[in-house]
Amino acid sequence: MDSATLTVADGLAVLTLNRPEAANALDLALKTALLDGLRAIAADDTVRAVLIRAEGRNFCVGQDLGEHAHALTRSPERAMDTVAEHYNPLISGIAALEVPVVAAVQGACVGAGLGLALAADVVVAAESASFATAFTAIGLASDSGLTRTLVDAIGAVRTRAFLLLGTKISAAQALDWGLIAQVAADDEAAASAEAVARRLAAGPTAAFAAVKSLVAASLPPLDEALERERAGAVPLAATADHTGAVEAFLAKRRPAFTGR
Ligand SMILES: CCCCCCCCCCCCC/C=C/C(=O)SCCNC(=O)CCNC(=O)[C@H](O)C(C)(C)COP(=O)(O)OP(=O)(O)OC[C@H]1O[C@@H](n2cnc3c(N)ncnc32)[C@H](O)[C@@H]1OP(=O)(O)O
Repeated sequence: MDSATLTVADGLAVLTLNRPEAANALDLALKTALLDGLRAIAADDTVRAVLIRAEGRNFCVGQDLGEHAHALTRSPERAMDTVAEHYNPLISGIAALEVPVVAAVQGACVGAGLGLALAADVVVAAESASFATAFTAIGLASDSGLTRTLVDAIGAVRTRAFLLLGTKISAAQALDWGLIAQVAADDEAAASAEAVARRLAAGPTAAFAAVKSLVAASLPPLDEALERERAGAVPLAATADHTGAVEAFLAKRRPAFTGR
């Protein structure tokens, strides 16, 4: 079964995370399939809008921690190569699309899954969806531009608390914070998101491209290398707090942080 699927029809590209049995946790196969799908979208000039959606109860629970634990045992430094190899290219690739991108979110939208959803221009969430950063709970900081995305959307005060406290917020809270654009009843959300995407696919594509360019130009440029340096993603991956928290999660017990 493909970890992600892509369909293109009537100007709408639908990129689907298809690993519902693992809550769409991002393993190498899913990250690679998402990147392949994004490259196909970017190369298809018939695409006038994109819908990113997910099969199953949960949109995406972030990096697959089972795979990550295995990578950590080999090399903590190399374990975070996935940020440069997958996360950054996917986020910057989505941001570089000139056509509008809609994300349909249900269930848990966590960690890199939150980054993926917020890379879209319009997020439509089911009312029972929840949003969390999760990074500090496993001894990491956010990366791949997500810190900047959060500060731009909800401000530095809320971003700091959202990241430090690892708060899980509801779709209604996310809407109230200005993190997402729409909330729909659980049984209507998927159709609502698709309707928004289809409306955009039938709209003034050149005007939409100009809007996206103007909004992007209104934000200070993001230096991903600087973010990784500041966030210390690679040194964080080598801390006992990080490796211990990942082991604790997989063993379904609470982590004990020592600050090292
Ligand atoms: C290509 C990506 C593009 C976007 C990139 C954007 C950039 C973002 C920044 C990048 C930063 C650097 C890289 C790091 C990325 C990360 O994502 S780090 C964070 C990783 N995720 C987590 O830590 C979340 C862990 N999971 C949870 O906190 C909870 O499971 C939940 C999501 C809040 C749901 O809780 P609940 O509803 O109680 O369900 P659970 O029982 O906890 O889980 C159900 C089953 O799913 C399994 N599972 C959940 N999350 C993961 C996971 N991340 N990896 C592997 N498996 C997971 C969980 O173990 C349960 O399994 P079973 O026991 O078998 O049912």
